[in-house]
Amino acid sequence: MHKNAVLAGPSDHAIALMGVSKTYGPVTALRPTDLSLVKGEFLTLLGPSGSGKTTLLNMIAGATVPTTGRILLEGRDITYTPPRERGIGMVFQNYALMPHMSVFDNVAYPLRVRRESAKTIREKVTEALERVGLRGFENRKPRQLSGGQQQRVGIARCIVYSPAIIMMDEPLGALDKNLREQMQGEIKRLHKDLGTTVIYVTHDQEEALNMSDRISLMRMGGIAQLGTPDELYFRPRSRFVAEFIGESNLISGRINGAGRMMIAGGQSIAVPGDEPCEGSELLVLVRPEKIRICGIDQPADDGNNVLSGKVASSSFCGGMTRVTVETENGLKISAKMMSNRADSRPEPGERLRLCWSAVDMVVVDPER
Ligand SMILES: Nc1ncnc2c1ncn2[C@@H]1O[C@H](COP(=O)(O)OP(=O)(O)OP(=O)(O)O)[C@@H](O)[C@H]1O
Repeated sequence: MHKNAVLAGPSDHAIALMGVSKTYGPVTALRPTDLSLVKGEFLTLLGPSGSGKTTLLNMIAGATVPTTGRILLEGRDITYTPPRERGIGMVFQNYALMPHMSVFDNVAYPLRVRRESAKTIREKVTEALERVGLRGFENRKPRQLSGGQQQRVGIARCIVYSPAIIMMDEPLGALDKNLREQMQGEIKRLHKDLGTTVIYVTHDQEEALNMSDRISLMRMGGIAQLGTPDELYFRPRSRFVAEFIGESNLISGRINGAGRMMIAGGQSIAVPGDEPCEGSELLVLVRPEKIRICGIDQPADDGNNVLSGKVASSSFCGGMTRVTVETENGLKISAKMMSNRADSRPEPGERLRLCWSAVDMVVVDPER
């Protein structure tokens, strides 16, 4: 949790949604949802297209009226409060800057709407531009700025009036990878300095893992799992979460009398947890980086699960190489290893053994 986050009673939540839902005729955009953020928290809404992220964001912003439920902002019911009176700042993917206005006037706009004095406007705009590293750009027009600079103006225009909550809807979606990563760092630093509560929407799981205190992973109009990046990555509850976040090997099987899981081709592996019930069907996850690759003649290391097979593919990804091994029974399992030079990387067709420990596996729900 971010150091600025304050854990307190329900009325001290920055925002609390209670049973909030949205339907459009027969379409359910969001099922009844409870969600609360503590002050200073950075929460990311992550999920595939159509999972309900924008609907949720728009209801908090006031652009969409919920079908059921209540929304509290610092304990105050804002379910039907007009957007302007909510004190929530928005940053959009397309920047939404006014093209004919200078950088200064774009950033000053929310203060002018609030009828602040000329002196206050000058001071606050200067401070906001300073925070986003754009002092000296006051007189430029948006078209004279790069994409990253335009988004900094969008952020400055949002932070200039110190909103209680900042919502960012795919703010880095239009930027290339390097700039995206740089801006992620800048937004994180800004969040740390300002201590404002942030709700961030992205499709990008790496961005969500890197930036968030907690992630709400959305699926089909509901929350599939809400937790810290570590919880979602290392303890996914379901097949959907395991597959959406990171790379995964999912292995299914049935528990035998010795408490081991029988998998394809009559082989058995040790599973996590205490004495799973004989006969129960399980789906387990093991992340590729938890699997070690050993030569076929090498003694197995400390892993208590060992499967052998042939290399089906080997992809060099720079620092890491992904090796997919197919066992005799057609099970495909990927391992990630630190890269070696080309002449000592595993080659397709080579026989290898994969070893991993039962404690690195997680039982997941196959249905959700
Ligand atoms: N005005 C509307 N009328 C009917 N259905 C809608 C309306 N707005 C959204 N929906 C439906 O609600 C569901 C959730 O949409 P939403 O825009 O919240 O998804 P999203 O997760 O933000 O998707 P994306 O990542 O593509 O923006 C979708 O099935 C969508 O088609």
